[in-house]
Amino acid sequence: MKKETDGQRETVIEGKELNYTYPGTKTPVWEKNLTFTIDKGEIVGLAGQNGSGKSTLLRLLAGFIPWEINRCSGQMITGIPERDMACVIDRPSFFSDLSVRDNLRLMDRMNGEKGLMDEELAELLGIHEFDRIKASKLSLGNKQKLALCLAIHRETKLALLDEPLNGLDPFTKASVLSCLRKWRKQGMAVILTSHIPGNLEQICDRILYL
Ligand SMILES: Nc1ncnc2c1ncn2[C@@H]1O[C@H](COP(=O)(O)OP(=O)(O)OP(=O)(O)O)[C@@H](O)[C@H]1O
Repeated sequence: MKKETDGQRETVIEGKELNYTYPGTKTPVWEKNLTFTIDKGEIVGLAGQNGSGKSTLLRLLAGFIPWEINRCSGQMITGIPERDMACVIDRPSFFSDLSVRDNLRLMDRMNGEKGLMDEELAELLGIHEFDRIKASKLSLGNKQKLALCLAIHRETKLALLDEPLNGLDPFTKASVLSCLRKWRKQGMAVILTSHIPGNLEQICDRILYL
């Protein structure tokens, strides 16, 4: 793992000739190996048809898929520690039986004594309105909001977000987009997927097609 700086640009994560083959299958997920660089303060969209490998790429970058020599090819380079990477991939993850407030408190404690929760994000998404509700009882969109609040903290350097706008009403979607713009200004790099036409074009600096 190394960090690369190039004048003003600072590479957060890089893939070189990257590919993955799932257990039980013989062919790699992508036709061509992927080479890309994501810099600090960049929002990059992942686009492609169903099954093209968007979630797989996010799982690989997040380390959810173990790096096995016979399944993974190429190189993945990042200079940021795991704790500064936020992932909302596959199902939103939280403690279903705990209230929204207890989930938030627990995560804040797990982030260390400093308490790194982004209160501005929580306010913007209006998550405290549901403080007393069990996470399992939230609607899809509110689960998505809780997952974002739990994953992203004030020191996050790279956010990997699978369909973060999925299930959100237009008002909440606008709030999430405004958070993305705020984070970009603060130097966070974001990689996100979306199936909805126009979503990626609206917010992304670049789109990577799979
Ligand atoms: N656990 C798994 N085992 C074997 N094959 C898998 C597994 N998960 C995904 N795949 C296959 O890998 C390919 C890429 O899947 P992936 O979910 O990454 O695509 P995607 O672009 O995110 O799809 P979608 O747009 O439908 O969410 C598909 O052919 C899928 O069937």
